[in-house]
Amino acid sequence: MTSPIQTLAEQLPKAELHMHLEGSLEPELMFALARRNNVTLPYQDEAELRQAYQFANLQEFLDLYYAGMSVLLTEQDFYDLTWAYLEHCKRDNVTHTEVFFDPQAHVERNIPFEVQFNGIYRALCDGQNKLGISFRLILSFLRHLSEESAFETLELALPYLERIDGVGLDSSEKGHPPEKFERIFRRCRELGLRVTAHAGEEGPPEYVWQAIDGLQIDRIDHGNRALEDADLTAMIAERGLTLTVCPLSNYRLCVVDDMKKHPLLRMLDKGLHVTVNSDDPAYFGGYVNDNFRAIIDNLPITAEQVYRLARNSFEGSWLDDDAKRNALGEVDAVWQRFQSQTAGT
Ligand SMILES: Nc1ncnc2[nH]cnc12
Ligand SMILES: [Zn+2]
Repeated sequence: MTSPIQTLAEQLPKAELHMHLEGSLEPELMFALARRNNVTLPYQDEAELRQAYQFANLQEFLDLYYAGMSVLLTEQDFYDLTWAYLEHCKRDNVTHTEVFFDPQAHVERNIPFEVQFNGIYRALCDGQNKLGISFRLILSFLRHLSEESAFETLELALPYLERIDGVGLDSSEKGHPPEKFERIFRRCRELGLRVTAHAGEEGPPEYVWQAIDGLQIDRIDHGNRALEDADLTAMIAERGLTLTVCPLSNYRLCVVDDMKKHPLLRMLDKGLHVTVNSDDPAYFGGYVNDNFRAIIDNLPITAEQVYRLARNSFEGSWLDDDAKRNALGEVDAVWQRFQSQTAGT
């Protein structure tokens, strides 16, 4: 049974601000690409692969995530991956998406930057034209690799920077503090790129401070552990920095041990600009609407808070002002319709 509040969540237009394209590689597509490219996977079939998706922490997930990418070889593979994700956006009423890709993970496998970029970008343009989904593209640096590798990657990306909106920082957080990437982030900001970083997913509040003060990020990916530091939490709220929170990811990576203990409502209560995102939907049990369902089923969230989360997603996006205003108008219209429908009940 779908509750009225879940229906509201489904009907609201939403932006997704934290989604790794490689993390949207569903087992069915992984096997199809493996067959197309003559890649042997160490699993019998999709069911056996899904069985392996049990993670005690971020690193256990990342090991499978990087292994899964071995099937992505051609421009068409990157196109198909991106297009499949956009079809999920359409179903979920995600009308704007800001997606990460991990070029270093493919360049390491001898897949040229150009091949990755062209496939992804062509699909995103088709998504805009055929499905009406606007987008931003974020190049994410892998923090377990060196600063030098990040600079080499930026060099490869230079011819494409007109079509890349921002940079991010992902992969193994513990032991790889944001300060390691201050110079590359400064260079990216000088080039006019937006900047975001994963911080406080597994790493301590200190890493969130570093990401804000050192990397001067425009928003924070995850940020859960910021709550352990009251001064930090207050500063994030005061600055109005957006947090891209990923409930199902947090549960599946044991950042929270019970969805009923997820801090999303506490974050909202502290005035944080929280958004709901899927992170790696193929690995964590679902897309944006599945994440809304998880919080609606497990937390005492109100309809107004669901509306607030949808608003936050556009407010925290990198859309230009006009597009943002239009999107927010559409969110408000759905909310007003919901209120008038429920007023008499
Ligand atoms: N949740 C996550 N944290 C860090 N790096 C990632 N890369 C893909 N998903 C990630
Ligand atoms: Zn992520």
